[in-house]
Amino acid sequence: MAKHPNLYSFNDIDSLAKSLRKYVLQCQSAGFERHNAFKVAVSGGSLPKTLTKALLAQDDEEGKAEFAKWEVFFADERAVPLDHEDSNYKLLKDELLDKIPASMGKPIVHPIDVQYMDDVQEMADQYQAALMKSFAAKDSVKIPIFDLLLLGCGPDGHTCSLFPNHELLRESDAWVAPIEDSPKPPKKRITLTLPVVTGGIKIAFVATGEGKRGILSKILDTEEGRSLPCGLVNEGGAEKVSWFTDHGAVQGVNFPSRGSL
Ligand SMILES: O=C1O[C@H](COP(=O)(O)O)[C@@H](O)[C@H](O)[C@H]1O
Repeated sequence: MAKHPNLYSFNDIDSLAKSLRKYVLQCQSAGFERHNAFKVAVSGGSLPKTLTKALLAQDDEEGKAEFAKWEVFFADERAVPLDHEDSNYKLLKDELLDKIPASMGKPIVHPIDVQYMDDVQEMADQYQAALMKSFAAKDSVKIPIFDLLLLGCGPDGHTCSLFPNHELLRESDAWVAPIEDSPKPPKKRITLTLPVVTGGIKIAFVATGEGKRGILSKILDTEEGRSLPCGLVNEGGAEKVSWFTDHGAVQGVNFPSRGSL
């Protein structure tokens, strides 16, 4: 029987955040068992705000985020200074990292090396080298296997900085690739490639609001949507993929959804 992604849909962001918290903490426990660390890749866009709601909520029976054992990489990053309004690092820092109370520990965070701003190929290579170091990759290790990738879904079906019909979707060697013609500004970025994304132990999309409505039904219900970047992640990741959505985003979607984990 074919294995499919899981679609969860909630009344509002608060209930979504509660479930996302439970899910991330389960992934964290699995990561701790696997290598006594939690290696996670995080996107920019609307995700960090919801993630903060999920992770900085009061402790409950699910436990809490143990940030001191987290290693955070960026699923994609824009080639801008780290304090630039377009920086995914700045977004995560402002929304989450700076708000983590000292009692919860501080994660190791891997921003891009901004000295390579004018050479995004070199920036991507350096980021890949950082991944290699962290994942202690030997020659025989084909890809870094993240415990969890937390992804967004753009209104055109893009995820990370993998855009519809772009040649980067066919990249099969590099773990991190540069893009110099991003259809969404800024043009210059780096991104994890599809094999790294689909190779993760768990992959979660967070997509909320009416702005995502049309694209979700395209991705989840149509043949055409399967070739969009998010559709390709669904196909490659199958049952490892979970979509956390609200009712606004999935209205009109036929793909079967569940209301809890
Ligand atoms: O450009 C980007 O967009 C996507 C989607 O953003 P959203 O605001 O529609 O959630 C994001 O996941 C990615 O990290 C970012 O660089």
